[in-house]
Amino acid sequence: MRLLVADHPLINHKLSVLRDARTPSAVFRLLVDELVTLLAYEATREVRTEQVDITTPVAVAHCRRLADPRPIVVPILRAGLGMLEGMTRLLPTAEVGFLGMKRDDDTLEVETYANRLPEDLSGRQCFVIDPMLATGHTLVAAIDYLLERGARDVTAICLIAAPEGVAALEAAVGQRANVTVVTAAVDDSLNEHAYIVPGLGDAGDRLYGIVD
Ligand SMILES: O=P(O)(O)OC[C@H]1O[C@H](OP(=O)(O)OP(=O)(O)O)[C@H](O)[C@@H]1O
Ligand SMILES: O=c1cc[nH]c(=O)[nH]1
Ligand SMILES: [Mg+2]
Repeated sequence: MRLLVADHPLINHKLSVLRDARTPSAVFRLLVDELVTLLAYEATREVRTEQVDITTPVAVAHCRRLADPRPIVVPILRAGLGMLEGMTRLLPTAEVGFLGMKRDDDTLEVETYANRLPEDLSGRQCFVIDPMLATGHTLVAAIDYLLERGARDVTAICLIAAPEGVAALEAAVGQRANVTVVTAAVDDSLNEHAYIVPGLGDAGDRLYGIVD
């Protein structure tokens, strides 16, 4: 498994505002959108392209364009939904599959309440988007769904990861596929409630308000 921490002054600045407990939801949503576009630029460095000849007003240019089959973007609801528009802005031809997953606050196990993915993902490049990689339970379960459907090339884009989650992901899926994690930061640890420290709190709640 590859871990890529995108260290860029603009990413670091936006992340500092995102972390601030005083940042209101509207600004938080805007920053998530901007951050994912910057991270997606790194994460798509190896997106498959093909040769194409384009006739400019002057001559034929030998160019490269995105190749088929199209990549698939998979936001993990709820919080991953806040990253979808920023991602598809960069990859407008990508298909979008959805996973609705919720971590149980007490057991930390993951419940999947929605699964809308193509049956066959063989040969597809998959980009999973979820702002927080904490214990890793959610991302491991999400990547398992993709591998069951034949995917072998998965990039997860997170805003903040915990070392515990990175290790859990490596142990669970690192050998079974070409998995890359792109994140803006790897934080210190998890607290007793498995929240990332210092983190930014509950990403879903900060994007959409508290529902439970
Ligand atoms: O690595 P883990 O320990 O599994 O935790 C990470 C998950 O927790 C958050 O979602 P949450 O379960 O709070 O659902 P939400 O997006 O609906 O708020 C986050 O968006 C991840 O999906
Ligand atoms: O810190 C955390 C951990 C899990 N989910 C979040 O939204 N934040
Ligand atoms: Mg949440």
